[in-house]
Amino acid sequence: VVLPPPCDSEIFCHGDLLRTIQTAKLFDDDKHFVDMKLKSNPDIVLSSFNNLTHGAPNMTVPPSRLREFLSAHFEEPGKEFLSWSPPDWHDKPQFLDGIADADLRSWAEKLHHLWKSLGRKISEDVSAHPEQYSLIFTPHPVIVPGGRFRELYYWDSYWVINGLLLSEMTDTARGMIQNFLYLVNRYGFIPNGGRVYYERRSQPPFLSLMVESYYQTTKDREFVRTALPALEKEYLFWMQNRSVMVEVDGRKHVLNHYDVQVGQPRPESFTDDLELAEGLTEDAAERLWTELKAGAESGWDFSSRWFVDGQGQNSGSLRDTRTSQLLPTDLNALLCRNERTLAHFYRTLGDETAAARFDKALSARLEAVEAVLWNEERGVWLDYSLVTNTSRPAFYPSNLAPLWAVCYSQDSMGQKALHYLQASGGVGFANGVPTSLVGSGQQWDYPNAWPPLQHMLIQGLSSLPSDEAKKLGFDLAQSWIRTNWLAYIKYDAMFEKYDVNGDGKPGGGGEYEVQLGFGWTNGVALQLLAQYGDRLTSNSIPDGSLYSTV
Ligand SMILES: OC[C@H]1O[C@H](O[C@H]2O[C@H](CO)[C@@H](O)[C@H](O)[C@H]2O)[C@H](O)[C@@H](O)[C@@H]1O
Repeated sequence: VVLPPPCDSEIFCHGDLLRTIQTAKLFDDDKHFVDMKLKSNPDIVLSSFNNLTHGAPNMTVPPSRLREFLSAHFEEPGKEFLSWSPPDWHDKPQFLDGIADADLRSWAEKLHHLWKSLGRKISEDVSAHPEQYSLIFTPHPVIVPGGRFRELYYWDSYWVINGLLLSEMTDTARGMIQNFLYLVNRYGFIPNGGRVYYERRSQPPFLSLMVESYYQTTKDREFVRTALPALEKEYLFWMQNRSVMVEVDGRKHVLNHYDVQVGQPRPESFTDDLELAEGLTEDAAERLWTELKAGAESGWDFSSRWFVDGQGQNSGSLRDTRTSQLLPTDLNALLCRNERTLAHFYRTLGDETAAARFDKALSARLEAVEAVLWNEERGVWLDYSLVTNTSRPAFYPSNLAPLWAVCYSQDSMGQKALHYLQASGGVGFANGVPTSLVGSGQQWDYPNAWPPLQHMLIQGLSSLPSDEAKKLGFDLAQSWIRTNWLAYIKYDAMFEKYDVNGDGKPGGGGEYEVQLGFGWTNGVALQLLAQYGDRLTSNSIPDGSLYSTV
């Protein structure tokens, strides 16, 4: 089977030009080239490239000639944006008043200011001449993550939007959601990010939850009414293209996985993917590249969580990435929340028939999650391997995602999951909960701690009725805020991820340098400061009495 390339562009997604420039390693980061703008029509650029390589021995062109070619035909990245400051930004949104600690309050004000530097408006020229850009046009301005991430990202935007809503920037938040609705209508789903090289894979589906956050703040039913057809379309995409049937104890269940049937190396990490596949057959290399893209679709790119070795076990290395062979707890918890939210939206608008359809989907999901992902012996939800037809026992914060999504039918499961977490070895760190307990060198592994995972865990714990769970939720919030704050004091920056060791240290590992900015980090910090602002302090360390490690 010949798989499609990441997109049709013969410059940004596949072909000799892309391969020649990327393998010449003219830039530190492969994303640099694919973010450059063409100065003229792609046909002109391609024909000039053909002239350059024509007659060159083995098509090798000296780096100096390639650089000349690039400066003749391309502009530096970032030229597609207009300077833009969100017009709905204003001083002193109300939530700041609820932050008791003076240092944290003044820091929160600075974080609130950061929306101005992360705001981007796309030039109309991108809409008039899309063939000259890798950037995908969206009609409304966006808040970007920051650093090398110059464009919108799908799941990051959920925490950004929640932060914007606290900052009372409802117009900016609505515009970002409208961009996603526009993308669903154009592609049938939401691409990983706002570049053509991301257009054949998605990211964790948070759009319905974005609309829910917006509705909770504004009570704008009309907005929900206009959004619903796209929300339903996106849900269908996941059910039609990312679902599998699994049989457990003689009963069949439908659950979801990440799966990207797109070949060739990721253009933005071209040489990483090429080098990783060295020595593999053509088929094995194509297979590996689909699985890496599925890893990117999960948002966890990359992690030992997706490694499946020759025996089907959870060991190996990046080359053993088999994302599509696993049924992830967090994706299924998220879809469970999507189903509940969609039922609620339809009911709010008086469409009982459609609401009942989603009630039914939710019941089927709950049954499937409990039959396949819930592990009674360990008292928690675990990813399920389609290779071995068994649960994967390793600790990840995502094991607790059904708690966050309230995707369980018996209260006792919540309490058991709390005890699992306390004994997991994941909450014994002063600076946040690590992504796993395995130091694979990948960025979604130990010792890195990521903002969205902290937030989901804390929300899940705070939703439980027990004081013990609420206290652990608060302690984790206190540790996380302290880590972010200490790193801010030291580096004058917010990072995309942090290290659970040391005092306020950015994370590392993976295929690019840690990035500053940073959209979801700021969104999560603002949410925790709003939720626990009366109790959080800039200098306290949780007592650790609830922590126990294995
Ligand atoms: O260029 C490598 C990869 O970078 C992105 O992934 C990471 O950053 C995203 C933006 O903050 C975030 O959503 C993701 O969870 C991170 O792992 C990108 O999303 C990948 O597709 C890309 O290959």
